[in-house]
Amino acid sequence: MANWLMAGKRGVIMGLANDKSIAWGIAKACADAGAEMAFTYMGDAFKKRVTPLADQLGVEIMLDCDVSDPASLDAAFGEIEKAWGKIDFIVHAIGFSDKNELRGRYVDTSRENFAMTMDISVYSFTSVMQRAEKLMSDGGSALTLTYYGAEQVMPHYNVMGVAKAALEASVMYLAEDLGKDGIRVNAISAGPIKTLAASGIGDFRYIMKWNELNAPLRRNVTIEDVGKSALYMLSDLGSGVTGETLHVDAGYHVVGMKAVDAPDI
Ligand SMILES: NC(=O)c1ccc[n+]([C@@H]2O[C@H](COP(=O)([O-])OP(=O)(O)OC[C@H]3O[C@@H](n4cnc5c(N)ncnc54)[C@H](O)[C@@H]3O)[C@@H](O)[C@H]2O)c1
Ligand SMILES: Cc1c(CN(C)C(=O)CCc2cnc3c(c2)CCC(=O)N3)oc2ccccc12
Repeated sequence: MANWLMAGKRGVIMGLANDKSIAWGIAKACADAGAEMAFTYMGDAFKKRVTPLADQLGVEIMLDCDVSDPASLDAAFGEIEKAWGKIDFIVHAIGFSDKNELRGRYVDTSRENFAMTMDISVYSFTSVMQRAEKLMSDGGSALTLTYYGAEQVMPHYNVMGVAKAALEASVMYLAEDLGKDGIRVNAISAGPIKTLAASGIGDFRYIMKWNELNAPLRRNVTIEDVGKSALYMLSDLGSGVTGETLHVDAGYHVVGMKAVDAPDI
C-alpha cells in the first residue's frame, strides 16, 4: 500500500471492538499509508481486546469513550487536543440497537429502543463532529459507516434501517455546514460482514450467502475492501468528495432482480 498517502496525517478511529471490526480494516489501511492514529473503545471489556491491536500498529493514544455520554466525549477529545492540538481525519464506526428488536417487525419497535438507537447510531456522529470540527483547524475528512438497509428494506434490519437513513441525511447536512472550513463528511455503505455487531443476528449466514450469490462480484466484501475505500475518502484522493455515501458492497445495490443463472441457495 502506498505509504505516502497519509504521511504526517493524524486521526481518530472510533468503534474498534476486535480484529473483525470494520474499524480495524480502516485502521490497518491508514497505518499502511503512514497515518498516526488514536483509538477510542467503549469500556474496559473492549480495552483488553483493543490494546494488542493498538500495539500492532504503534498506536499510543487509546481512550475510553461512550458516545452516548457527552462528558465521555469531552474527556476523550480533550485528551486528543492535549496530545496533538489538531487532527486531520476521524472515523465513526459505531452503531447499536437492542438486538431483540432486530428480528420480527419494525412496527413493533419500542419508543425506548428507537431513541437509544438513534442516539448511539446517528446523533453520536453529529456530536463527535461538534468536537472534531474544533480540532480540524487545517480542514479534514470525516467518515461514518452505513448499510443498504437505509435505502431498501432488508429483512429484520428494522429500526437500524431508519437510523442509517437518518445517518446518511446527517452526512449531507454536516457536509454543508463544515465544507467552508475544508472539512469533508462522507459515509461508506458496506455490504454485510461477519463482525461482532453482526453476530447475534438470527439469519446473518443467510444474508451473507444471499449477497454472495447476487452481488455482481459474486462475493462478499471484507474489512480490507472497506479499508481501501476508506483510505480514498480519508486521504487527498477524495479531495473533491463530500456529502457522499459510497457503496462498498460488491455492487449489490445496483441489482434490481437477481440474474436467472443465479443458483438457488
Ligand atoms: N458488519 C456489517 O455487516 C456492517 C455493514 C454495514 C455497516 N456496518 C456499520 O459499521 C459500523 C461498525 O460496525 P462493525 O460491523 O464493525 O461491528 P463492531 O461490533 O466491530 O463495531 C461496532 C462498534 O460500536 C461500538 N459501540 C456501540 N455502542 C457504543 C457507544 N455507546 N459508544 C461507543 N462505541 C459504541 C462497539 O463498542 C463496537 O466497537 C457500525 O456503524 C455498523 O452499523 C456494519
Ligand atoms: C447486515 C445486518 C447487520 C449488520 N449491520 C449492517 C449493522 O449495522 C449491525 C447493526 C447492529 C446494531 N446493534 C446490535 C447488533 C447489530 C447486534 C448485536 C446487538 O446487541 N446490537 O445487522 C443486521 C440485522 C438484521 C438484518 C441484517 C443485518
